[in-house]
Amino acid sequence: MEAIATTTPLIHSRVPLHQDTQLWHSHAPLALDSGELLPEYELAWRCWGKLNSKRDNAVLVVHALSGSADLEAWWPELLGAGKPLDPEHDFVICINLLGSCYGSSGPLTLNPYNHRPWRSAFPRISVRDQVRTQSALIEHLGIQQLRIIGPSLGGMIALEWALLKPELVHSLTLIATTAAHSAQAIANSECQRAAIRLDPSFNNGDYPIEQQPQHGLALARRLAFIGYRCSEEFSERFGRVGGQQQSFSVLDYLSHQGEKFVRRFDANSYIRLTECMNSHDVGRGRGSTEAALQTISQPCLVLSLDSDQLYPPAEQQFLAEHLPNVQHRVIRSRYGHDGFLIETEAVAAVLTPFLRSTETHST
Ligand SMILES: CC(=O)SCCNC(=O)CCNC(=O)[C@H](O)C(C)(C)COP(=O)(O)OP(=O)(O)OC[C@H]1O[C@@H](n2cnc3c(N)ncnc32)[C@H](O)[C@@H]1OP(=O)(O)O
Ligand SMILES: N[C@@H](CCO)C(=O)O
Repeated sequence: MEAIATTTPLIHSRVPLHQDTQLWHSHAPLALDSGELLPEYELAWRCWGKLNSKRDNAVLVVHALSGSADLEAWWPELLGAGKPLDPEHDFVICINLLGSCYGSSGPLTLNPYNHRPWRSAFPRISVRDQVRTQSALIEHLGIQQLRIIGPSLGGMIALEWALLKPELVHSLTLIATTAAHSAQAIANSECQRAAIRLDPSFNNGDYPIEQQPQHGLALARRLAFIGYRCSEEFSERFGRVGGQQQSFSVLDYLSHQGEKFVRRFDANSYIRLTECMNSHDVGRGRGSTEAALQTISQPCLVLSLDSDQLYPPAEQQFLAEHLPNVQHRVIRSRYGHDGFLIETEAVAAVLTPFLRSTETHST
């Protein structure tokens, strides 16, 4: 094996990171579920509030597919004084996922073996690998107890936290998520990755950083967006009305979402993180999905959006049937899966009492 450089990677993000973003560098190699070894890695993270002397007032929010550590940008209604995540009370932390493109190690950062961006050579990562990296940072910070909140992919990672590091997990809030990535979700995400691969600019993932396969990535986002929202909303909002650019207004809307996404996300990261979701099955190597869930004794709040087509309420009902210590709430929403980002008042109404009831600290 060649000597490994320990310089800070030069390329972190397609958009500027918030000035308060911190970078933590692990020099310990990470053995990945794929069998590959990540020689070292960095995690970008942000925090709000103060860790108390017992180090037990931490709340970890794990973001979804295209999120970042900048929780105040993507869930502003939930974070702040008097809100469910209250920095005057809690130490709130959010970590950019490994393989993403908002500061943590991923396809845009430098491969320490050759000092060039990893691009397609960045290894495949599993949901369990995400927990291994996050828990290394949490242990580095000396945190003793965590209440974990995860929407979507974040909820998958939260579940694995409880299975891999139960001693650190005090409670879980699992939003619009699932115990195992379904056949339908796997099929949908493969079509999205195929859209990227079919773009001639993709070049097997080794495109110049400034010339990513924008048509393929935009199409992947358009395909994904159909599953993030729902039929009722699309009918009410767009109906069959003609668009300004295309024959139907709904098509203009999807194109707009695709074009916006290309400006902020990276195609190789998209591939690695959607593959990461495919790895998710809490039952893998543990007898069965049901058996794994039954070992999670911490208090769990499971939240569903009734119009979620991606992780339909039946999948959270399954969680509720097999988690031993659980409350299950269903939020009525016309916004589908993305309702977790939009129905913030309804999320807050359920989240606040649950978080307060599972506090371990006195101040
Ligand atoms: C949770 C995590 O971990 S992080 C990742 C979360 N963030 C994202 O997913 C970012 C992508 N954004 C979104 O998905 C959405 O904006 C949400 C979910 C955050 C909010 O949803 P909504 O408030 O319903 O926004 P909506 O879906 O209507 O999108 C509005 C955009 O569509 C555009 N739009 C609306 N109708 C049309 C139309 N007919 N034609 C073209 N564009 C249209 C608007 O102009 C607006 O554009 P802008 O965002 O550039 O200002
Ligand atoms: N809009 C969300 C949906 C995935 O859960 C995202 O882009 O991360």
